[in-house]
Amino acid sequence: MEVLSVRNLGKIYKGAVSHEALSNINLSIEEGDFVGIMGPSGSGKTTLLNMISTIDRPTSGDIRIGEQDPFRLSEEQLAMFRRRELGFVFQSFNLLNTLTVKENILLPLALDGIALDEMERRVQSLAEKLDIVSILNKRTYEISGGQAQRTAVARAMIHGPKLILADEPTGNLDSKSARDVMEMMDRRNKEDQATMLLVTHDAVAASYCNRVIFIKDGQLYNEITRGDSQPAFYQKIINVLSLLGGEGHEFSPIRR
Ligand SMILES: Nc1ncnc2c1ncn2[C@@H]1O[C@H](COP(=O)(O)OP(=O)(O)OP(=O)(O)O)[C@@H](O)[C@H]1O
Repeated sequence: MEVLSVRNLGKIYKGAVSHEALSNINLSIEEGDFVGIMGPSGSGKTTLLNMISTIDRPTSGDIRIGEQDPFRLSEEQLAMFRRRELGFVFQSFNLLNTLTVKENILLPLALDGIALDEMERRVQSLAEKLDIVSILNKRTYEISGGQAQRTAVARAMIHGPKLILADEPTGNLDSKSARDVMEMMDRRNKEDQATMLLVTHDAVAASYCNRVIFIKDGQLYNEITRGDSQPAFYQKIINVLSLLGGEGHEFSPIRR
């Protein structure tokens, strides 16, 4: 089943000098897909993610998430759509530091009047899968970056969204924590069929995806799919990045 369809998408930022950030982007994501988006700085990745997240509107073309064209919804319906159908993971975790880990994870359910025992069941199950059971009652300033991002992944998944969107999920993590987070996202994708789209500069993180789509100057440049071997896929990603150009430091084949 198709979860995301992007057709002939274009974005022009209007200003003193207008700028065409994206043109003619076509993209389809099926249920259970795990897709990475890579490209040099300024190529349009954030612009694309903002439109798929329904935070910004396209200038031309269509986006469908499930059966829905989110841009036909009223502001109120759109806010509800975003809360129920999408899950977000950010580079800077975006956890509320006045709440415990458990309370952060439960946030997306709290507004939906879900029974307490059902919330408890879901949080325990996800916490086990993401190896954060022992920190559920801690505050967010008492946990490590890797634990914070695994908490954010749990929060992004707890309501069973159609699509999980991640913006540089490993950008603030050391290499070991980054691998842990990506391994757990990979497992949630494989075992729970969670559909995920992530934007990353990190070739190691991208090598956990099933497909990586590259954009350059606002247009699709290339797409590669992972076979059985993650190391071989990583090497393929590095090869495309070297053809793609951009500054070497923008990508991180070797992480801290
Ligand atoms: N609000 C805006 N108004 C005008 N131009 C913008 C705006 N946002 C982004 N741009 C321009 O659109 C282009 C694409 O930007 P975008 O942020 O999507 O790139 P990116 O690939 O995410 O870059 P990075 O990897 O550095 O985050 C850039 O040339 C940028 O300067």
